[in-house]
Amino acid sequence: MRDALYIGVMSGTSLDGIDIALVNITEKKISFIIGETYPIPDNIKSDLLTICEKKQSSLQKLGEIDHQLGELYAKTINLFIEKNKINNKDIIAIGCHGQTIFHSPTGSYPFTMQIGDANIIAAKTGITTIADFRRRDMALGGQGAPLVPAFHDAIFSDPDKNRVILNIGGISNITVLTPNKPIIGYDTGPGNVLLDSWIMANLDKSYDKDATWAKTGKINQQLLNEFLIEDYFKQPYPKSTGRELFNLGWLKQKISTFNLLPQDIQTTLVELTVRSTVNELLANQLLNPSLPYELLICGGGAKNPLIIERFDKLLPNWLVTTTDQQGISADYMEAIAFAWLAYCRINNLESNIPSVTGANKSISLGVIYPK
Ligand SMILES: Nc1ncnc2c1ncn2[C@@H]1O[C@H](COP(=O)(O)OP(=O)(O)OP(=O)(O)O)[C@@H](O)[C@H]1O
Ligand SMILES: CC(=O)N[C@H]1[C@@H]2OC[C@@H](O2)[C@@H](O)[C@@H]1O[C@H](C)C(=O)O
Repeated sequence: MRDALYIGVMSGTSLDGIDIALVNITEKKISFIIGETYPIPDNIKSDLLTICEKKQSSLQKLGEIDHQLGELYAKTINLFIEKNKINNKDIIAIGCHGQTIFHSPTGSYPFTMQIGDANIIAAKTGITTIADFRRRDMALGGQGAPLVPAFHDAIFSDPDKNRVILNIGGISNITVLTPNKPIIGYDTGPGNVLLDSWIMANLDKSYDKDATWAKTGKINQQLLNEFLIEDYFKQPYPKSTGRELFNLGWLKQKISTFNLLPQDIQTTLVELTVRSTVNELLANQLLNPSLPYELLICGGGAKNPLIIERFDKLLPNWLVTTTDQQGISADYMEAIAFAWLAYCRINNLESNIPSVTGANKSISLGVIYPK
């Protein structure tokens, strides 16, 4: 069968880099070929952080950063193509998520904003680009997120297992695949975003590599309870969230009445990431108790040994593992998923799941920007 090559590009809520994946996708098979991560220059990262967390920007600045990011995506894709000796004529399409700067799925006028002008990407790479994946789902009454559960279903569903795929990025989201039941998927709450913000505020490091700092602290149960009373955790799905809610301001307000060592707060934040998901899994009514339970973890959090250790401990009846063990890269899962979403759009295949996002019908997500 002929190769059908797609490129997926993801830069997520952590702002830790731009993930690019080359994927061969046919009706029968999805084969990940190669993935690379490229840095986001400090000036762009700090502008994005200000916009994402403080929600402040002039219209001029916003227009300019949309353009700057479009250029940055195009430049990194061209670098990726050159480095890996790919002929851009062999790529059918690029699926680029863009950078979420505001996600507000509830209220009278729900909206979600991903920037990084895809016109520029198509023009500068010479490759048809698909972007703006979330807004049509939202126009149909959906959350516009998470979108990756459809891809998880395409590759991980198993007639003999309860399988939950957990992506621990800046925000965590789960996909619950139970044989003969509707697919469920939603954001469970913070993944790494609070861990990254807290270590940055205290030790000026962008993240706690291998949980070295968190391992020196202790879980504080009262603080954990205080975290867990947040309304978001009680809301029923469909639901999605972001830095709009879970940010350093939220954390500072929660810890304001506590007098704890900073490392104890870091350890308690790890526990929040784990417990907020474990609570959902243990309460899930759709899981079939007569089938084995598997938790497949991906995203940057899959590399955090303390997170994995705590899931193992709190879910004794589950097989806890990473998606790498099941043959799909934990690092490039989302980039691969956006390559697949581009494939779906080019072939006009439905790619949202109404039981996940709450949209009133299935459609093919994304807008095509021709080369
Ligand atoms: N070795 C490690 N030890 C601990 N944490 C790690 C390690 N490697 C990565 N991480 C965490 O993973 C984060 C990046 O995760 P990822 O790339 O999945 O995020 P993202 O794509 O921005 O997220 P999202 O899914 O929210 O869009 C880093 O910011 C860091 O907190
Ligand atoms: C609005 C937005 O960008 N949401 C992201 C974010 O990062 C993780 C989680 O929150 C998920 O809802 C989503 O990303 C993945 C790619 C998704 O749509 O499945």
